[in-house]
Amino acid sequence: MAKCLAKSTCPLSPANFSAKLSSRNKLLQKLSSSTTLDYLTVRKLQANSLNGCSLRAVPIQHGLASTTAVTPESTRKGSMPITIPTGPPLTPAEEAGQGVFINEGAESTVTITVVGASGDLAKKKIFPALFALYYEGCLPKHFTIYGYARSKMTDAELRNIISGKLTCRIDKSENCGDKTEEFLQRCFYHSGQYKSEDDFRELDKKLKEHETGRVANRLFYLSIPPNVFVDVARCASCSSSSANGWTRVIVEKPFGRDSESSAELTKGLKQYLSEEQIYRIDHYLGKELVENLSVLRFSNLVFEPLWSRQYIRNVQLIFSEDFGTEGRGGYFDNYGIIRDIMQNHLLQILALFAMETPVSLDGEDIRNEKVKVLRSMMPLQLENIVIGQYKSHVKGGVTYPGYTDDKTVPKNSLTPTFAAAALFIDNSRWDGVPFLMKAGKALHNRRTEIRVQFRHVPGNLYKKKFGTDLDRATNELVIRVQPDEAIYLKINNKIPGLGMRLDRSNLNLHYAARYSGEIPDAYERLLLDAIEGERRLFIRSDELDAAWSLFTPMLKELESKKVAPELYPYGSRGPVGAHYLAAKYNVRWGDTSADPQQQ
Ligand SMILES: NC(=O)C1=CN([C@@H]2O[C@H](COP(=O)(O)OP(=O)(O)OC[C@H]3O[C@@H](n4cnc5c(N)ncnc54)[C@H](OP(=O)(O)O)[C@@H]3O)[C@@H](O)[C@H]2O)C=CC1
Ligand SMILES: O=C1O[C@H](COP(=O)(O)O)[C@@H](O)[C@H](O)[C@H]1O
Repeated sequence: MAKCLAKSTCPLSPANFSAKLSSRNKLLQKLSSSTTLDYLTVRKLQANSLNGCSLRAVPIQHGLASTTAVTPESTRKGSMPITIPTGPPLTPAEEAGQGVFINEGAESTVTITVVGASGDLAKKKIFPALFALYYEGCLPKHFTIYGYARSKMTDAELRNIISGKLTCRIDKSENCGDKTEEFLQRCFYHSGQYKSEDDFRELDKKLKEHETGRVANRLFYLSIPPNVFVDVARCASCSSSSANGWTRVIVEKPFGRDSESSAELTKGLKQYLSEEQIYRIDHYLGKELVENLSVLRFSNLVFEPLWSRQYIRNVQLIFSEDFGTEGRGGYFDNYGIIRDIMQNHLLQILALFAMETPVSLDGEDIRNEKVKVLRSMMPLQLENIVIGQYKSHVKGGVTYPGYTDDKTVPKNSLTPTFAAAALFIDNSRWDGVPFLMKAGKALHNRRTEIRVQFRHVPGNLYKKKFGTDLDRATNELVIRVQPDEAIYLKINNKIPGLGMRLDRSNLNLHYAARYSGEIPDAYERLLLDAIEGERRLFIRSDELDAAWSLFTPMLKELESKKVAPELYPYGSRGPVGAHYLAAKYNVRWGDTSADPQQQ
């Protein structure tokens, strides 16, 4: 929030400034290791203006603000800012010594403001996820939810809109009506413009009424189109950030449409928010089986040693939807499937899959490894990409519209609704292993899965039993992210009986059979993490840069050369070009067998 809290001049020399910071840091470190903090001492330390040197703020954890201080010197030299605690100036009451004690057990309140509350995502995902968290008892005791958007609405109207989308867990459904009503009573609405600091100041007043003097933590969820992300970050930061608690902002995708626009967005957001305050959401990271990927790999001896070019022949990341872009054509045509799904959701899965073992489960350690593997990837070549676009198709007397039949899509649009790509990681673990991605809309099914095809067994004693197709006999690990979550391993076994006939079977962890509870929606996990300050499943800015660096040159080439997508019928398996691409690397897509048993 540099712009909002910045002080004007810094009369200290860099050396004096560092010395002053360092002594404050030591004192604060000492203080922060005790569970009971003297409020006034901490606040004095936080508020100390450091002789006017500028301070960048401020997530406050347990009453202690940790943040970054930037001197004009350090900024100019591009050196790392020094981390110190800071906070707003002392209030007159605090000056007069009327402090209170803050400790780990101090009561605080969380307000979640859903900006863009009138929109599709808010209704469909965010409010239901917040309700599910409430229903499960995961929200803090004191919480308030605010909807914010330009549309005029009363609290009652907002409650009415969202109530239609709230559902209780089927497996628990006790007190459903009461819980719903309690939750709705804690939801409010404030109408305002996205660019108006005054409107956010009005919101701030309303939030304070609910916070009633407690340590106030505030989470803003930007569920709005990207053209207003920075305006809202500015208004939220300058006019309605918390004075004594943390302020965090969840930002929805798209984070730009190429390296340049993404960097511009990051720069815009960082004018008002520190990186620690920004939670870039990729909801695929909140999906149960994506979370389980690391557990599967790092806590099973049967997998981790196999996780390299030595044993893995190829990895496939497959996303398909059985519906088109109807209703979202305006947004989609500016992005296309590569930006909508591959550059974020599938690439994030790839990074988690392929990263080296992180030092710990700490968010920064994991994200460091993800960045490393992303930066080791080879530039994507145009010849390693196939694109497609769905066309109208009539089936069973029903006409399914083509992509360009949507009124919000230009008739001559070349935007891909399908893409397949072959990617490679240039490091010792993955040298030469094709990572194949495939993503498409309006295909024959809805499914997201990770397929790991293992190498052939050397000198296999049974190879004569497999006929000519030895690839069919290799092991394959399938992680079905959705729907009907499952992890299964295809193995070869003997069919019982006196002869020696071989079969392929699945060792199957089928979630619905193994676990009775409902699997939480990805947004629930991610919202809870943001409230708890857990950043592991959010995208750091250097991860984002690495992801865009990989895709931007290829996207620009596709667009400048006006590469025409291969047309495929709505409801089909997509363009045949995807098979040629895979065949170029001796790969067969694992999801193509007509026999569901063999998939
Ligand atoms: N919908 C989805 O499934 C997904 C959406 N997202 C992302 O989440 C964000 C929100 O998505 P979604 O809810 O679908 O978006 P909407 O188009 O529904 O927009 C949300 C709200 O923003 C306001 N708004 C719409 N257009 C504009 C505009 N041009 N300028 C200013 N305000 C505008 C409207 O509120 P009002 O007019 O009342 O102010 C609208 O209700 C987007 O960034 C989207 O890319 C990400 C993943 C999936
Ligand atoms: O981010 C997006 O994701 C959805 C698919 O999400 P899922 O959780 O339903 O699999 C996709 O439809 C949309 O185009 C994209 O923007």
